[in-house]
Amino acid sequence: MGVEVVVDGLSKSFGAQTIWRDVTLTLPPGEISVLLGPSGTGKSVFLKSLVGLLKPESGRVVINGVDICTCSERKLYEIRKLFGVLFQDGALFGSMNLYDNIAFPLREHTRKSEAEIRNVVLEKMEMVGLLGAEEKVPGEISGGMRKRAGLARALVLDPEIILFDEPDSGLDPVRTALLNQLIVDLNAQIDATFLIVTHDINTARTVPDNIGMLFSRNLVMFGPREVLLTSTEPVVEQFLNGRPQGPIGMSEEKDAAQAAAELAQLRGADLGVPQIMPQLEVTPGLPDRTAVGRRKDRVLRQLHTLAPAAQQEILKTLTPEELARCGFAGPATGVWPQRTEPVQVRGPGWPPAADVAEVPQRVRPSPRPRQPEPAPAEPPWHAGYRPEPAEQPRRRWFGRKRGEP
Ligand SMILES: Nc1ncnc2c1ncn2[C@@H]1O[C@H](COP(=O)(O)OP(=O)(O)OP(=O)(O)O)[C@@H](O)[C@H]1O
Repeated sequence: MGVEVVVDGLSKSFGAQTIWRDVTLTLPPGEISVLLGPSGTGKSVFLKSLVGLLKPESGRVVINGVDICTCSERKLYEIRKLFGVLFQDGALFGSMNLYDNIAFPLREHTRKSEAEIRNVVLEKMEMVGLLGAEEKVPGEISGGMRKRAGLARALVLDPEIILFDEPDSGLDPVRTALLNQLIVDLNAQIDATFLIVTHDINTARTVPDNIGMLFSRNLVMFGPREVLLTSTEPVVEQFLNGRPQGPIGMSEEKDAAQAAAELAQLRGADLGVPQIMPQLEVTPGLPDRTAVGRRKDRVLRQLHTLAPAAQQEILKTLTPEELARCGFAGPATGVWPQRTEPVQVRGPGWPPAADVAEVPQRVRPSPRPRQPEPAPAEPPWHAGYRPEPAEQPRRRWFGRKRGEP
């Protein structure tokens, strides 16, 4: 299984330019997470900080109990071996054929014989669908093939964490969809922790288990996909819908008054109900993603801390048996799902105890909050949400309390 990556209070500047500050999130082991953000918000800087190529001024990145921001060079070298990185252009050596490109890390970092290297290289080339292209050089293959070759090279040292820097850049929509399927299939096969930086909304909507977003030098949100895909946080909503209206402008932030006027206008328009697209499933014949089960347990433990819309979407992914174990009935009389008894997400028996750490829900107020808006009956979760203790009465998002008329 992949390893957990804990990022705690991380801040990075270049001289007087703050890139981001106080970024806190946990990449759960074996899960796929996506990091979004407008251009220049420091996504690549974040990836480089995770592998120790850049040194943040403050905060920690803890992997296998080692804080890579403060550890020795020797420890850092060891931790780096856990990583595979797919760079934007594949970062292949133009003068080498694909076989030698993919064999390169094995020849550099291991003492394997050429026969062993051949087995590994061909295995990884098969995983990414490149068998037969060993003799080709990067200049004579398509961008999609170059990405897959870069991915095969990232896999040869059996990484436990894989970072993808805009894997879809420069690819057409079909090749992007094929690469996305490959990423999900790979995750099922190797169960490593994946972090993907992308601008592609379709990728963000269909591939990850978790989504984070950087904007205005802050991590705006990080959490389960259902949370961000149903979020009404203006920055997140604007980005995930690819709308010009909202706080994100051409050179990062818009004038506050302009953003507020645009959002007010939008509220009057009929935009329809945003639908959550189903997450990509593994290609039939391959093993299931074991991260899916772990994630379900983890997210159910957090369920009561999430926004109502996100809760609804998560409950829709449960089987009738899982719903019943959580105290919900399946589709019945129009309102779905219906609570039959108080949710026991932290109660005995369900979800089963797991050794998976919770993903902290660090949520910041928007730099350009939507305003003015009538006070909702329930405060929106993103505006200062604090998890309530499990024993307190729960909010009633799913209908009446048992016994009530
Ligand atoms: N080594 C460096 N020295 C100084 N400034 C840097 C360095 N690396 C990155 N930056 C600056 O950090 C900021 C964020 O860059 P970064 O490439 O991480 O953004 P990004 O979100 O990945 O952008 P894009 O989506 O366009 O790839 C930019 O202003 C960039 O100029």
